[in-house]
Amino acid sequence: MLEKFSYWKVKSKKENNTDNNNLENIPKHVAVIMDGNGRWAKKRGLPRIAGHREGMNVINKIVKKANQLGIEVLTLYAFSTENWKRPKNEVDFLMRLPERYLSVELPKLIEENVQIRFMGCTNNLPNHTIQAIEKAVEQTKCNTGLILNFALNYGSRDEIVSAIQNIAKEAVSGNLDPNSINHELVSKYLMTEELRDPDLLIRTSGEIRLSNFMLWQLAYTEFWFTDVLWPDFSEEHFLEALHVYQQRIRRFGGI
Ligand SMILES: Cc1cc(N2CCCCCC2)n2ncc(-c3ccc(F)cc3)c2n1
Repeated sequence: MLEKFSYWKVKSKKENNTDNNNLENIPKHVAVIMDGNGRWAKKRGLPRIAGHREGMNVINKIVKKANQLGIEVLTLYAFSTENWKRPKNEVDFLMRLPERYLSVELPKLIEENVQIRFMGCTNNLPNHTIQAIEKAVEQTKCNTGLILNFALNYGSRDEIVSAIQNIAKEAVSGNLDPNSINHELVSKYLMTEELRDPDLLIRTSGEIRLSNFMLWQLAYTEFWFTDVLWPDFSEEHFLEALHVYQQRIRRFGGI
């Protein structure tokens, strides 16, 4: 079990043979905790928001590669319910990133048949943030390529509590037999109701914890942790994570 939580340094190119040809056992749903942006900036004597800006630029490379490889869902943890505790200037900056990203990338994402989704709580989000996201969701809802799922103002425990409350309301109103409550039903009441659970979770910056992210959905997910800070995360790092996943599935898949 320890092996599954061991760090993975990026191997040299020659050892990493996940590429556009080796599509066997590619994970269908990859979730990413994009961590290390503040530290990246601090190492360079820059303000934290410089790390977030640089981190946003990394997304395009990973989205393009994921779409090329035929990954079905890419979930990106962009802002947690705990992030409201950060300084106001940083939160205000972060709340402008969705519209900043979409104003540049949405036409290209539409062109690449990417479908944008959002999971999280719209309470507390500024209207300009909500409107930008809702417009992108609406304009890409018929796309059939990669599902790019942004987790924004998302917290897994809140998500689970909300699911339990809604299930209880249905049971109290007589619309739901408590004996019918099972894993499948609970999943349907979560924000990821139509999405398959992540096959691979990537977390950058060397932190080895889930930070209240998709706690129910990650029950059977392979975890890949790397010391690399998100702004330094590259296609090569992404391919390394996919390669490790392929090797694990090959080793453990048949047992
Ligand atoms: C709050 C926040 C922070 C944010 N960061 C940049 C990436 C590094 C991690 C944190 C900072 N990014 N990057 C993209 C979005 C986004 C969100 C929704 C959407 F529909 C389109 C883009 C974003 N949102």
